[in-house]
Amino acid sequence: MAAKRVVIAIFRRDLRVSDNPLLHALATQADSAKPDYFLPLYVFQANHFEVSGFIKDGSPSPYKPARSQVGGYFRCGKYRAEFIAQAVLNLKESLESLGSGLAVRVGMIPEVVRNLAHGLAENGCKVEAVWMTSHEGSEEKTDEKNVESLCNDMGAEFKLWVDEKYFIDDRDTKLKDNLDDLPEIFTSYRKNQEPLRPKPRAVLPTPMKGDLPAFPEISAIPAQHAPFSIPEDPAALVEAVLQPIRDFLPNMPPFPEDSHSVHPFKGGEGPAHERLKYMIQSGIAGNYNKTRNGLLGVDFSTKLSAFLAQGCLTARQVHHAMVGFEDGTDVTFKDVEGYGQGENEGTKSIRYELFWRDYMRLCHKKNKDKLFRLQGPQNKYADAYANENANGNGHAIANGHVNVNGNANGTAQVNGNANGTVQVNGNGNSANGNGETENSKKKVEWKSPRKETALENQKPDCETIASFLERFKAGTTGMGFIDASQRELMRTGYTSNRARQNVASFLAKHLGIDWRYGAEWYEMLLVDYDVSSNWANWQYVAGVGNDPRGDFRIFNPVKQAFDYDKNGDYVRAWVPELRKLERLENLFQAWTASDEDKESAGLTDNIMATDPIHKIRFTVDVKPRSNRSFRGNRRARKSAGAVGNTSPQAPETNGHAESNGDGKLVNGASPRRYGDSLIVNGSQRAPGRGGFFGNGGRNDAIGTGRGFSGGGGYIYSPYQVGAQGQNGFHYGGRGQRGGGGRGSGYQRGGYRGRGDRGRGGHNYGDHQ
Ligand SMILES: Cc1cc2nc3c(=O)[nH]c(=O)nc-3n(C[C@H](O)[C@H](O)[C@H](O)COP(=O)(O)OP(=O)(O)OC[C@H]3O[C@@H](n4cnc5c(N)ncnc54)[C@H](O)[C@@H]3O)c2cc1C
Repeated sequence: MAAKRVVIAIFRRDLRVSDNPLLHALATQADSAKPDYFLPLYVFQANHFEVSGFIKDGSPSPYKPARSQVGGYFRCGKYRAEFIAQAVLNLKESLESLGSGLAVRVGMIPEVVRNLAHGLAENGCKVEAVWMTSHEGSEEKTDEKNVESLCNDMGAEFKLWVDEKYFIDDRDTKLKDNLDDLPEIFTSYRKNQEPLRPKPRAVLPTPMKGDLPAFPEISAIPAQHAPFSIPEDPAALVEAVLQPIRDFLPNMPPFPEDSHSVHPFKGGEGPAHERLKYMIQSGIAGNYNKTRNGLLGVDFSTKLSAFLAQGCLTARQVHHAMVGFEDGTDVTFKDVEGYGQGENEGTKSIRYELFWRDYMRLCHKKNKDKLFRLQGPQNKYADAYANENANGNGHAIANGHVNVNGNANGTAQVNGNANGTVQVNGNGNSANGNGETENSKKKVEWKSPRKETALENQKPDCETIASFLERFKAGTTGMGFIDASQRELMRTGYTSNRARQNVASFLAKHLGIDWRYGAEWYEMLLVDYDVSSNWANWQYVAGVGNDPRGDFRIFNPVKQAFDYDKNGDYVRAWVPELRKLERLENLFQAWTASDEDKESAGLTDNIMATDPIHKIRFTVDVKPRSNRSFRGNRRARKSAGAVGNTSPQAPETNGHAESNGDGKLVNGASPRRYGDSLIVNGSQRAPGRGGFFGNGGRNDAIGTGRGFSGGGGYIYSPYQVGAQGQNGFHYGGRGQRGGGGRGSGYQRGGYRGRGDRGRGGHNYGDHQ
């Protein structure tokens, strides 16, 4: 008798039956072409999950623990593990309701497929083909290659399906395989592709019961290979996944009283569609642009990310559900405000975000493993180095802990993105304006907690950085907003996009620590972890990503807290030790509380209050409100001047600088094109990037005549206020004031720049 023909389909991040190209193809095949059996398969991969919970007899696991490369953290913590286990069970139920089933296994994909093929062969079945959907990621690609070569050995067909989970399918972007055409800046890409709304492909129909070929006889399917076994009972399966990681974080603080997760969702296609429907019915979608930056509350953003990450839902399903509401074609939404009135600002913004997601994946596809590289895909600090060698005049990007000793004399400037520990020192005169620099040939250094990877003479030393990192992870840095987010993440597996941006910026820019520790920490903890979205976002915020303007994005977590946690509810929710602090500035940085307030709040021995790992001087009442030029008030200057060196001659503001709201900085008498410029160099203009401020050049306000003002300055709060109509603003903040021709000194604590609000400032408006 001829062997029965079997097609195996490996599910990875496609945990759904609807809008599934692979199932659709199989269901619509001519009967004559259909295989005898169809075997859907999900593997809990030993390189991603801790799989020892599937061993019942106490044998050792044959696999290495699944740990991250830099920090050695679990690759998949309990929130995502549970979510995935639920989604797998949900998929199994859905397939069963279609008359099929799902084999669940543990191990590495190629070996599981080999074992299945051997066992099936012993039971009169021949694996005719193995299908899987292509995913980004080198591990995923390795699996694909290994399964393909296994198929070659077995004489089976291998079919790799295009991943269709994206908002706009690759086949419709016109980039095709030529990712060299992918713009480095998201906005440019989006503009290239607009209008977005007509672009997504149609959703594919869900197979009907009986459309799929039969599931093989259970007796014909070989059992899980030893020493593992797969529990039949769903609850036991979830327990097997969770058991080794149940206490994955020792010393986890108790769940704060009266706080709640904003991500209470179970994994699976069913819950994904419930959420999608609710999102439109409740008006979340229509108001998304107004509420998306909320920090506390389930409904402040869509909370679809985890479903999208595991493929429980596709982006085009989200799009089509919104189209049903916008066009008035889905009566489920007939009572919702805006029904039948076309795309509104809320639904449009959701499309933008889904397109961001696509973009992150395309960056990954283009840059491949460079996504995990410390210096980023462009290795741009090496470029800066080369550049600076070439002309010595100001392409230096000083980040983190590099001193750029620029020699600025009126026509030369050093533009640096300097954070707290950076100094940009003017070195006096230079005849030709090409500042020869002393240290500027250094590449950027990231601080490491490990001696093997730290640079010699790293400051602070490795032990200190290790302790900073521990406190960063535990949420005890003393920076209220950061600590709240880290604890929320640790306790729930979710934290908002606004908080993520601040956390990433804090680690990379304020602390200058190797950002990959943060990315891996997120990989472990995020319920919605997605390799492309996580790593590309981290690179982006760390300033080494695809977008070359990344250096200029520094979030001031105190300013951000004032803007987005207006009453301090978020910090109080997740950092209960601080709840008794009444003043917001104390809540956001406990060290600023008076001794008396510390005492009455019970914080006299709390390191968040007594020994914060980073301090930001921030005064509340100088927040610029209009896009007119303004002069930082005395208090502001005094306060800013007090940062760092408490220089009595806290520099004046940027004198005549003003922003006209149009991206122009008028600096002294000479107007300077600013909005998009990286370097404004005397009379030169160098187009570059938004988000940089300073560069008084020879016309700086206090008339040094030389040097630069704030060029390398610490950019305070380059934050997006797109919703309010600006592309961002920055304060001159605690920058450096280049000594320029005044000799060597620099004056930290700088000035509070004036008039810096306006459309031309920091260009982050398009992001998130
Ligand atoms: C450092 C950092 C790490 C991140 N890691 C991840 C990650 O591992 N997985 C992940 O899905 N998102 C990640 N994001 C993006 C974003 O924070 C989350 O997608 C969002 O917070 C999820 O909540 P939501 O579904 O309510 O989003 P919404 O605001 O409702 O957005 C709708 C959808 O758009 C997509 N989206 C929104 N913003 C982004 C973005 N910046 N990049 C990519 N997609 C976006 C998501 O799929 C999201 O579900 C990260 C962002 C940062 C700054």
